Amino acid sequence: MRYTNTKNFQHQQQDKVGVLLTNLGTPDAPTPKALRRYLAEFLSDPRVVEVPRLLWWLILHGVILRIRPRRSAKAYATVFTDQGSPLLFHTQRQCDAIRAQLQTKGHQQLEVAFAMRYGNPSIQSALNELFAKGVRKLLVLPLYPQYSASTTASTFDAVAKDFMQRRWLPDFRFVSHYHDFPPFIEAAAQQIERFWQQHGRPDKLLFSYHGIPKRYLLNGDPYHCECYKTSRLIAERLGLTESDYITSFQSRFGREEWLKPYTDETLKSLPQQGIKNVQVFCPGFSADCLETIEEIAEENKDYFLHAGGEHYHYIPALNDNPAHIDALCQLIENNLAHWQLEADPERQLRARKVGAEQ
Ligand SMILES: C=CC1=C(C)c2cc3[nH]c(cc4nc(cc5[nH]c(cc1n2)c(C)c5CCC(=O)O)C(CCC(=O)O)=C4C)c(C)c3C=C
Ligand SMILES: [Fe+2]
Ligand SMILES: [Fe+2]
Repeated sequence: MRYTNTKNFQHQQQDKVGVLLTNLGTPDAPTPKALRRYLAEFLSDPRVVEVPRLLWWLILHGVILRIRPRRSAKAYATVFTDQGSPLLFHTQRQCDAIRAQLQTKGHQQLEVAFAMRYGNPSIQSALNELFAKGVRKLLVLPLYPQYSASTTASTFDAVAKDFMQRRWLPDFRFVSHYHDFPPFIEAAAQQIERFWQQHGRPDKLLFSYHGIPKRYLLNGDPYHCECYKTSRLIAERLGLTESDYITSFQSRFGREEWLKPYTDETLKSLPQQGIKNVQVFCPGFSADCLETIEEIAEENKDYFLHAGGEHYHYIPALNDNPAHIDALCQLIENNLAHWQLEADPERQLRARKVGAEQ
């Protein structure tokens, strides 16, 4: 059959509103086998690696997937806990906290779920569940504050691919970024201030973002600009001057030039300039993961200390801390706008009554 049919249609059934939170995804286990499966899916995405397909297929299957799974598995083994992958359990907690807060705010009819762009739980499986519960209006919120084609647009592609196979499509909204959303900036600033209360202020605050190839920026990807704006807004909120902070880019992959300055090179060069006390915050990662725990809190700490640095601290990601959950709930409510009223008959009645009284 060409299209997936919707089996639960009933007349007069109330449309439900669904919110799907997504993040990048993570291997099922820190083993070469699981890494091979995960990296094959991730790195086959043309949004992630923009290289002619045939050439890339040969490099990916001939070289990368023979070497990288073993190396990456070792790195993942250092961050997996008995609760599994940090990215997965933080996203699960964010989802639970957002659902609880939205219910407390009276959005009883709302269904909230999460999915991963690569690996599990897949976007398709989460959409199956939401539609089976009667969701007919869908908001997708990728947990990437800054837009990039390699992450945000790739998530859109995965949702669109799923929709192409369905008979009955929902009303649909998609949050493409929230890099300058005031409650998000406030949550980041509060996280940093809380850290300062315990550890004091550094000589330099480094905002480190995941990199992308410079070519993507030159071809029009707004990611670089959005990262700089997030840094500036957090810095302004904290009352910092331009010399108090730096924006840099981490996690290079492959040989071509990526966005600069590179985080590792920046950290290696700071002690020579007399900057011996740094703190690093990663405003592009809504949850701690391999890239923040292993790469920033561990690997880059070693670079800085070996280059003569004295104090290095990683400020944890926003994860499920209350100000972050508040910010995401506000973002969701703004984007649901009148949908929620329509979906909840009691709220709709109350709203009409208030309207009539005015
Ligand atoms: C190959 C190119 C890559 C691009 C472009 C890229 C962009 C990008 N990625 C994130 C967020 C995350 N990436 C993570 C891991 C990761 N990223 C790449 C490659 C690219 N990312 C690889 C190969 C890996 C896997 C780890 C490894 O083998 O080194 C993660 C962590 C996931 C986890 O399980 O913990 C995140 C998060 C962003 C935001 C981004 C562009 C803006
Ligand atoms: Fe990445
Ligand atoms: Fe990395």
